[in-house]
This record gives sequence, C-alpha cells and structure tokens, in this order.
Amino acid sequence: MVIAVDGPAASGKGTLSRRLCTYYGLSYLDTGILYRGVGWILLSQNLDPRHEEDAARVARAFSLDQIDGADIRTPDVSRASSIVAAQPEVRAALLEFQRDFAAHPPKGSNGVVLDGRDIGTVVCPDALVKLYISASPEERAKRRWLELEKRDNAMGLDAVLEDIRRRDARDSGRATAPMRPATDAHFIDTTTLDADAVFARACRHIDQALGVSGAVPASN
Ligand SMILES: Nc1ncnc2c1ncn2[C@@H]1O[C@H](COP(=O)(O)OP(=O)(O)OP(=O)(O)O)[C@@H](O)[C@H]1O
Ligand SMILES: Nc1ccn([C@@H]2O[C@H](COP(=O)(O)O)[C@@H](O)[C@H]2O)c(=O)n1
Repeated sequence: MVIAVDGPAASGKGTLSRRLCTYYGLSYLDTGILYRGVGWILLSQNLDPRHEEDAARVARAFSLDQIDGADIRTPDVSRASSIVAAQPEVRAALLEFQRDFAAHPPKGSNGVVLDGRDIGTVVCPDALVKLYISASPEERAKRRWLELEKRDNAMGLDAVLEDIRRRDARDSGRATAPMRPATDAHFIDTTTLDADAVFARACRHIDQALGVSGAVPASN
C-alpha cells in the first residue's frame, strides 16, 4: 500500500509519517530530503540555487550518499531547497527516484509512506490513502522555532514565521507541481491537535480505506 502525506513546512508530516510506518509496517521516504540535498550541495559548492543549469546538473547526479552526515535542516538549506524545488528540471530529475521507491517497497515492508508537497497530486496519484496535514503558519513557526532552539539556532520566532510564509508562498505558487491537497485527500488541520490526536485521526481514515475496524490507537 502507498500512503501519500502532503502539507506545508513544519505541519507535522514527518512526525505522523514515521508513526504510521511503525504502526502499519511500512517504509518511509521523506521526499523533502531530496530537495534539501540538492540545495545543500549547491550551497556547499558556493553555487546559487537560483541558477537553473547548476541546480539541474546537481539534481541529475544526486544520490543520498552525497549528503551523508550533512546538516540539511538549517534555515539556509530550507530556503535553497524551496528555490530549487520550483525548477521543472530539478523536479523531473528527482521524480523517478520517488516513484521507484513507491513501486518497490524495501523487502519485508507492507508498503510505503512518502511525505512531501506533491505526493498525492504528482508522485503517487494512485496512492490508496492521501493525507494533507496542515496548521496555521503561526503554530508551524512555533513548532519549528522550538525545534531550532534545541539545535542552538538563534533565529527569532518572527524570522522563522517570515521564512515559513515565504516558503509556503513559493511552494504553492510555483507552476510545476505546486503544493496543494489532492482532490481526494483527507485534510487534517493540526493547529489545535497534538501528535497523538493527529495519529489517531489518520489511523481512523486509513483503517476505513483498508476496510478494517481497528481500535483507534491512543499512542504508538
Ligand atoms: N501535532 C503536533 N503538535 C505539536 N507539535 C508537533 C505536532 N506534530 C509535529 N510536531 C513538532 O513540530 C515540529 C515539525 O514537525 P515535523 O518535522 O514532523 O514537520 P514536517 O511537516 O515534516 O516539516 P518539514 O516539512 O519542514 O520537513 C517537530 O518538532 C515536531 O516534533
Ligand atoms: N515533494 C516535495 C518535497 C519537498 N519539496 C520542497 O523541498 C522543501 C523542503 O521540504 P521539507 O518537507 O523538508 O520542508 C520544501 O519547502 C519544498 O520546496 C517539494 O517541492 N516537493
């Protein structure tokens, strides 16, 4: 089975996806890693992410081992990833890897969860379950700020919110594979829900799609 999880930055896609994988025995691909990886390589080579030829060349040669141990979660890399993600050639170069992962789940798993921005609309339009996870920009900024604070990042909450708004606008406004819910996606607004409640809602929806009436897990 394929579960597509889309939504804006810091909405909780990764947190939910990892729990779904543990609970249903699925394998996980955080597709943001691919765009972050391309952005990180460009920055580490002092190249401009806006330069489309450089970005496309890096994306075509990209493999996960190139970013082994790299810190791809910095605000600079977030910005760069969103810039390269708007470029059609970068997206085309990274598409096959994602579809291949979805079509060939690692041995022993029951399927896959992919999270990103265009999984339900472009990468896996036939996914059994599509979830769209969102929250207000203010709540997402607070979550990301708390996370960055633990990593000794000195960015203020207002700056994090500004970054999130800018990234949302770029991700949803681009011409190729813009961030948006698939028409058949199940929408979960997590603004006032904790991670347990989000997980329970997602499981309820997935169990319905699977035709099973599982007890809704309180936590996992
Ligand atoms: N429902 C929730 N309530 C409060 N905090 C949450 C919730 N879900 C996730 N978080 C926290 O918010 C932060 C962002 O979550 P997560 O990394 O899962 O988001 P994401 O959508 O995958 O982000 P990105 O798109 O940037 O990769 C993490 O610190 C996580 O622990
Ligand atoms: N399917 C995807 C996944 C990600 N992106 C772009 O990458 C940026 C970083 O993603 P995170 O999930 O790690 O926040 C994101 O802002 C998008 O620009 C994408 O376009 N499609």
